Amino acid sequence: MVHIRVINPNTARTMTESIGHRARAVAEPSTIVTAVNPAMGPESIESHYDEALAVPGLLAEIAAGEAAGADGYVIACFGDPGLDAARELASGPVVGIAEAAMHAATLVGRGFSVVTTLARTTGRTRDLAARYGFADACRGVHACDIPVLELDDPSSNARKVVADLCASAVDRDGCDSIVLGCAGMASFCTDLSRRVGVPVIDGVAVATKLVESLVSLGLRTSTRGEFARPGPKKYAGLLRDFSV
Ligand SMILES: NC(=O)NC1=NC(=O)NC1=O
Repeated sequence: MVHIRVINPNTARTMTESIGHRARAVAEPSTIVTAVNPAMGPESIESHYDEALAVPGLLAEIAAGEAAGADGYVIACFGDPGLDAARELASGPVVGIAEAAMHAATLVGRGFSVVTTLARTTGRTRDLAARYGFADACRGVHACDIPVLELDDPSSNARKVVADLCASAVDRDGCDSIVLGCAGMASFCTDLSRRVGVPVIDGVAVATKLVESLVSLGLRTSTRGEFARPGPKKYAGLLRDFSV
């Protein structure tokens, strides 16, 4: 039996529940999915500042997962915040939803485009595509300019706005697939795939299945080199409890 801890790094409980629902929908019946979010940090992650302030809470959830015996982790935010630091704490695999979605996109087509939330996050998306080796495969990054916490607000008309943006991205970029650039769009995926006519990829689902597969293959984070556990050290002030 595989136990996956799916971490929403922001503190919006409603998003955590939606993310958990999406992960359970694709996981094997025998897999235990625990969806959590930190008690501290930003209510949504839409800037570098938000992302930086989300990492301590994320790492606290990784530490809690280690204590609870989690076999692997999903970081369910499209900026993949704290991914490398999380890998230093986790014994099992840690997969970010951007990393997972981009890899999946390159397995079903040559080029993909990303449809994300605020325009100010598009640079981070391009940085991640480059980091993961997909600078050429990423044909475009388009922002719907709907704030993360308004995606599930019917008055934002987010589903139609995102669907129209996906369709125009296919036309303009000539991409073979679309990657959804926010965990808050996960519930849109199935409907969008039907409407847009190309694979629409949600990183929550892909990351969940990737972690499940890695664990079932007995693959854990390598602790020999870069992702070895951090050495003993004092952390002052608000972070005093983060000594490992
Ligand atoms: N591009 C994004 O806005 N990503 C996200 N912000 C969040 O709070 N969760 C996400 O997935």
